[in-house]
This record gives sequence, structure tokens and C-alpha cells, in this order.
Amino acid sequence: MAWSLMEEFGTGDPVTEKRLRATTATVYLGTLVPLLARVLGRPAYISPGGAETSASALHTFFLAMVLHPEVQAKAREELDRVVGAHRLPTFDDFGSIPYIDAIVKEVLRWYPIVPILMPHKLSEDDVYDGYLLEKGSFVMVNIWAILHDEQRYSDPFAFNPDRFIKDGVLDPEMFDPEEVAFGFGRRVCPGRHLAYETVWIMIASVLSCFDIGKLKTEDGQDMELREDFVSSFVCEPNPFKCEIRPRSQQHLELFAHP
Ligand code: HEM
Repeated sequence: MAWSLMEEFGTGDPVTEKRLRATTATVYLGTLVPLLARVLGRPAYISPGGAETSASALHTFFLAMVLHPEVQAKAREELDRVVGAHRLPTFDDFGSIPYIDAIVKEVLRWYPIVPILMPHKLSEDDVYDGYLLEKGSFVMVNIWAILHDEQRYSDPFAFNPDRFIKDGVLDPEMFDPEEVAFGFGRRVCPGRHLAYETVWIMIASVLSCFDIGKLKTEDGQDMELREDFVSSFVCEPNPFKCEIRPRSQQHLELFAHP
């Protein structure tokens, strides 16, 4: 990909070409490698710049859907009504299926992918809430605490996309997890829009075509599943098994040949 980009946009300038190569590698490491690793069942390890993150968000989404069939039902009602059964959702549907946005926001909030931001070194003295923070100090932002603050979100440990919806649309008064889940300021995640849109289109497409549910035990009971997350720099569920069933033959064909 980097080579064809350079053929098309390359100027022969080594600095530009180095940037093109680095940008392509970042996108590759940030999205494709972790997604492929999930599909192949292989581990993918963090590299600087957001590797794992989009795949971790999708992993969290699948767990949330297994645990909350009522959320799937609501999303499907919206998708069937707005998108219909004859095509997959596209970015043209952006703004028309707010419950899908609410699910993406709740995935980012419920178990934030990067719960504690990496340390940032202050380049000058700063004052926060009456405290002097001296130049050279390291500051680490607790995203988990911000996104589980009861003042902002009632019942913060529950997975509840409805908290972002008011009168059938996204509630502009509700604090948007996107404001903090991708960091802040000069070092804010440069992949945040790509990440949001990747997760959004995947969630919309998967929910259009598949039911996600618990596996059955041999005697026909639902297998128990818990909120069991990896405790590390990037937060995501420990591996779990679930059933992903096409809603119908027509939905399966739609997903396979959009
Ligand atoms: C749901 C998905 C993602 C989340 C939650 C996420 C979150 C973050 C966070 C919290 C940071 C640190 C910001 C800070 O230090 O203040 C960061 C940095 C970064 N992210 Fe992402 N990220 C995601 C996806 C991506 C993707 C898809 C890419 C690339 C295509 C990417 C590229 C980067 C890079 C290059 C940095 C380092 C920026 C810098 O230090 O200047 N991220 N991300």
C-alpha cells in the first residue's frame, strides 16, 4: 500500500516519502493487524500509536451484545426501519441511526479502551484546581474515573446506550465519551475519526445481519458469561465464546456479497 501511495503522491522528497511510509504503517498497525489477529485467533501486541484499540472496542461490543440481547433488539428495530433488509448500512446512514452511535459511545465509556492515559511531561508550570504542577512533572489522566463518574452518568457500571438518547435522538446534553476516550490536546489520538467510523460501520453491519448470543451447554442451558476484562494498558475482554448466527439466509448473503 505504501508503495502505490508513493507512486501516486510521492514527490521524490525523502521527508515526504518517510512520512507516507510511517502514516501507512500507523494505519496498518492501528487497525488491520489487530483485526486480523482476532479473526485468526492469534494475539496482537501493542505498538506505539493505538494498535489493538479498534479491535478491542469491537471485542467489548461483542461481549456487551451477548450480555444485553435487549440492546440488540432495539438496534435491530432501528436498522430494519431505517436501512431495511436489502442492503448493508453505509456512511450515508450516519445521523439516521442514532442508537448505533449510542452503542459506540457506550462501548467507549463502559470499559474505556485506554483507561489510564500514558504519562505526559509538563513543559511548563501549570495550576490545576488550586494545585501547582511543576514543569517536568508527569501527568496521567484517569479516563476510567471520568467515564464512571456518577455525576455524569447514572448507574455508571451498567451497559446502557439509552443514556445517550433523548426523544429518539442523541442527547446533546450528555457528556460524550469521545471527548476523553481518545486523549486530549496535542497528543490526542490522530486515528480517532477513523477509529470511530470503523467501529460504527462494523457494529451497524454486524447487527443488521447477525444475532449474537450465549452458547448452549450440552443440556441446553445458556452458558454463563461474566464481565471479565484484561487488566493492562489496553482494556478488553478476556477471550470468551459466543454464538454469532445469521438472522436469515438473505442476511447471510447480504453480508457475504454486499
Ligand atoms: C477505539 C480506537 C482507539 C482508541 C480508544 C484510541 C485511543 C488513543 C489514546 C487514548 C491515545 C493517547 C492520547 C494521549 O496520549 O493523550 C492514542 C494515541 C494514538 N493513537 Fe489512538 N486510539 C484508537 C485508534 C487508533 C487508530 C485506528 C489509529 C491509527 C490509525 C491510532 C493512532 C494513534 C497514534 C499514532 C497515537 C499517538 C499520538 C501521539 O502520541 O502524538 N489510534 N490513541
